[in-house]
Amino acid sequence: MLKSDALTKRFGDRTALDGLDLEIQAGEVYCLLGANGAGKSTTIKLFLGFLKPTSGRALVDGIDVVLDPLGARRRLLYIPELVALHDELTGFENLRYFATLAGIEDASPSRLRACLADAGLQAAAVDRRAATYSKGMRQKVGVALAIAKEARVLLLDEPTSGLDPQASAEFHDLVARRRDAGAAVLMATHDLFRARQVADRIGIMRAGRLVRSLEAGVLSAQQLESAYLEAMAAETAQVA
Ligand SMILES: Nc1ncnc2c1ncn2[C@@H]1O[C@H](COP(=O)(O)OP(=O)(O)OP(=O)(O)O)[C@@H](O)[C@H]1O
Repeated sequence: MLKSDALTKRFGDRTALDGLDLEIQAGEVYCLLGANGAGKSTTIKLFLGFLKPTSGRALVDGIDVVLDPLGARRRLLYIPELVALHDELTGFENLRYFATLAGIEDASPSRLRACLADAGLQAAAVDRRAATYSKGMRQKVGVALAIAKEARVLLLDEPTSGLDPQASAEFHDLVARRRDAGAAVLMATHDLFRARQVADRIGIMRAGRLVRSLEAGVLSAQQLESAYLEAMAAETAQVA
């Protein structure tokens, strides 16, 4: 569902992403871990078509993002660190607005309200202005859009940073439900604990390269932390 072939991005003489080969199937969650500047957001922006690769290809459901950006984007839903809502609109009005922009066919009020409920937004909040929303509530509107769009691919860039543990757990449950509904999910995160819980596979990036790819199911929390720290220590050794 998501595939990259030798995907590379340079900014001047800085290589942000170096020859990434990645494949994520429908019904799979892949978490990308790595220090600040490792290339996680660059990877996501290349799949979104926000950046153009220097070389290599990013494919969404077999569609080359550079050749058919709109076709690729129709299948995607992107949730950034903070979902940007129009503060003067309610949660429902925001969802209706974004659903219209996304060209969603069935954007009837009853369906959109059902999507907000599925995403766990409290009924009392649905018709309240987004200015009053917590970060967790904003992220739920993003998930509601994914549900309404029946997005086959979710690209999540640190979607739970700054969320309290309960809101983070709720968000990861929603991600798991999208996965169980058949979505392919690529999530950049710094949260090793949640990554291990929600991911099927975990990739560790360092300086633009995918240096480890691990099956999450067979790893203890301690093994994942050790693998991560080893990857980071190798970087420190290289730099020193
Ligand atoms: N638009 C840009 N122009 C120049 N350099 C950039 C640009 N975007 C990213 N970079 C560089 O590319 C590298 C990878 O950045 P990226 O944002 O992908 O890292 P990241 O793993 O997402 O980090 P973080 O955890 O801080 O979000 C960094 O060295 C960064 O400075």
